[in-house]
Amino acid sequence: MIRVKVAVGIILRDNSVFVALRNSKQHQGGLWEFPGGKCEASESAEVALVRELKEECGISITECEFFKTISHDYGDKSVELFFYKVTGFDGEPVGKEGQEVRWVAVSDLVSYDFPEANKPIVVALMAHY
Ligand SMILES: Nc1nc2c([nH]c(=O)n2[C@@H]2O[C@H](COP(=O)(O)OP(=O)(O)OP(=O)(O)O)[C@@H](O)[C@H]2O)c(=O)[nH]1
Ligand SMILES: [Mg+2]
Repeated sequence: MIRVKVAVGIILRDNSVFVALRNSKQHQGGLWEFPGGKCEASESAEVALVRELKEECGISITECEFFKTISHDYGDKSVELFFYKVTGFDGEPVGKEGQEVRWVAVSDLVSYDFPEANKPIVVALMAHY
């Protein structure tokens, strides 16, 4: 099965994180996500992260830190997700592609439905905030 490499940004400010609702037509649609997307051929995860957050949220990253890698097989698709904590950025994040977005207190993340691969990330974040 093909495995896609994905760069994902956990955009943090104070004790809140910026989340977006995946369109119903997308893979894992109707679930909340941390913004990000597929790395292009021979593109590093960090370069893809900067590009995707600009495209999807309109921000320019000024400070980020690698957090965790998660590999997950959804059955129809296998993903390798590179999660980064984004702690500095220029601009105010919005849903540039029309997606519903929200700042959510990290302690409230448990109330949001994320794709299966994100579950260990949500648990790890909640343990630290
Ligand atoms: N962006 C993002 N993708 C995630 C997360 N968790 C997770 O399993 N994924 C999976 O990662 C894969 C790629 O993400 P994506 O659909 O955002 O890719 P993209 O922005 O390049 O989208 P496109 O295909 O519309 O161009 C999808 O299969 C998606 O289900 C997450 O928190 N954020
Ligand atoms: Mg995306």
